Amino acid sequence: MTSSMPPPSFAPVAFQPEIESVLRTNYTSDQWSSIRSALALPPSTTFLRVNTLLLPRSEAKVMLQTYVDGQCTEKGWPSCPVYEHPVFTDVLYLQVEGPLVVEPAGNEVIIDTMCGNAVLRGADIFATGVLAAQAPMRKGDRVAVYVDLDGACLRGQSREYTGRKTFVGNGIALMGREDLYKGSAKQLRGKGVGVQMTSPLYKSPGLSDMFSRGIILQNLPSIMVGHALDPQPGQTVLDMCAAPGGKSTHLAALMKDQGTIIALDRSFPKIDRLTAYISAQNLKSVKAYCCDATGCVMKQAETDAFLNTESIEWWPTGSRITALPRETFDRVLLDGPCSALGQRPNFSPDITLGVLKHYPQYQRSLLHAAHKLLKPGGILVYSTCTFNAAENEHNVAYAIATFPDLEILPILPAFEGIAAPGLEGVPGLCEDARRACCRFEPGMECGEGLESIGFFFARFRKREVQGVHSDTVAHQDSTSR
Ligand SMILES: C[S@@+](CC[C@H](N)C(=O)[O-])C[C@H]1O[C@@H](n2cnc3c(N)ncnc32)[C@H](O)[C@@H]1O
Repeated sequence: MTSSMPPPSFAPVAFQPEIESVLRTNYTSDQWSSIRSALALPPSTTFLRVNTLLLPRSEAKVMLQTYVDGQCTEKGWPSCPVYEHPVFTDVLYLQVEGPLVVEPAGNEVIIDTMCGNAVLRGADIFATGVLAAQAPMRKGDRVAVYVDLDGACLRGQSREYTGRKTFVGNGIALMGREDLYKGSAKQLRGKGVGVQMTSPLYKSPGLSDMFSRGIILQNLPSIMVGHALDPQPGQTVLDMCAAPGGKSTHLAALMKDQGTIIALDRSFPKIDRLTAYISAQNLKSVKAYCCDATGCVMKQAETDAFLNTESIEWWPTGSRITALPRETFDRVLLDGPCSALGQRPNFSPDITLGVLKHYPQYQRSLLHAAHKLLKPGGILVYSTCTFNAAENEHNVAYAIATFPDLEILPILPAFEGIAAPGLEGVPGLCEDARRACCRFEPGMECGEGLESIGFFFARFRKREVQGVHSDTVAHQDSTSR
């Protein structure tokens, strides 16, 4: 390390022109350039959620501080304090410093952009993430780690990579080249951590080991979604798009593991992993099913037959199901598939215009199912991890216009000053509804001095009878402003 070098800088994220023209519509030039700059960097705060079923936050804080101190000593960093979030009683956080001045040391290791994103947030590199390792790389060597920005580096390449790349820090090889690759086809042989990051560009301790101790890495807006849904012990809750399970397990903790959480995902392998994740946390209330949530609604007669028993018999966890009973869920979470453009850092967004334009329609089909499954009086939270207005404010306006019994609920007082309101100028979104949206622009402060990913959510209630509740904003038709 040398102090004479200037700190490294990351170029603002560049989008294809046709994507940029869609995304920047609602922003001034300054806002758009600050979003692009923020997307190139990791958030400056790392948030962790405490599994309060397992331990109180005060105990988790002490345990985490001890672990972080150990990591700081190992890496030669000054101590990094762990803080309790002032509003959310299950949240701890630490501030991340960077980019630090680190000089590349040793032969190079090339990783892909996804792995690079994780390294900047404190991760080590699994063998599967090592795209190429300059020869000769032996176990114990110091290596300089670079991200292949164009996805053009050949797996297993042994010479220096001359394509576009960016340095993300130094590490120690825990495997040599011969442990990583085998044969002329350079098939991957190694398993487990391939490179341990010893001098990453960001002072961000690796915290994935804390999971087994009930301290879970989760971005603040994702944690706020659980609090926005406000599930109560004993309720019946639906998480329509649940894998990998960060929010389902949070809902279980908020419900003290009492009640039923039906967690769906369309992907069978993801349901397998989710089932393992739930049992690793010893949760009894979460039942995971493989199901396409777009059409998962029983007809009324089927619903009546299903519910007309003394106690509802859900299916064995892990099974494949096709439909759920109508108007049965006290709470519905729709944290569906989205363009994920709020994730940070994001070295090179590779989304196509076709895919970007497909999402809002797909999310609307999920909204239709959510509305049918929600009990009158029940609460729905709709969320995405993107800043794309078409998937956010436009879908909120769509929901308000399409479902006359669905009313958007105002922002919870505790969220004021943490979330920003929705974007202006969206047709069909009146001022009250815009203010009820919770938007997290990439790079914006979410509380004093805190920062997270780009995110969006809104809360709705299904009216029991037509009329306006005291704590809601007025329902509006699609022509109102
Ligand atoms: C943003 S992720 C959900 C993250 C999750 N809520 C959490 O907090 O861990 C979206 C998920 O939706 C799933 N998905 C996509 N289409 C779906 C559908 N039609 N029905 C159910 N799940 C779907 C994807 O497989 C993916 O796992």
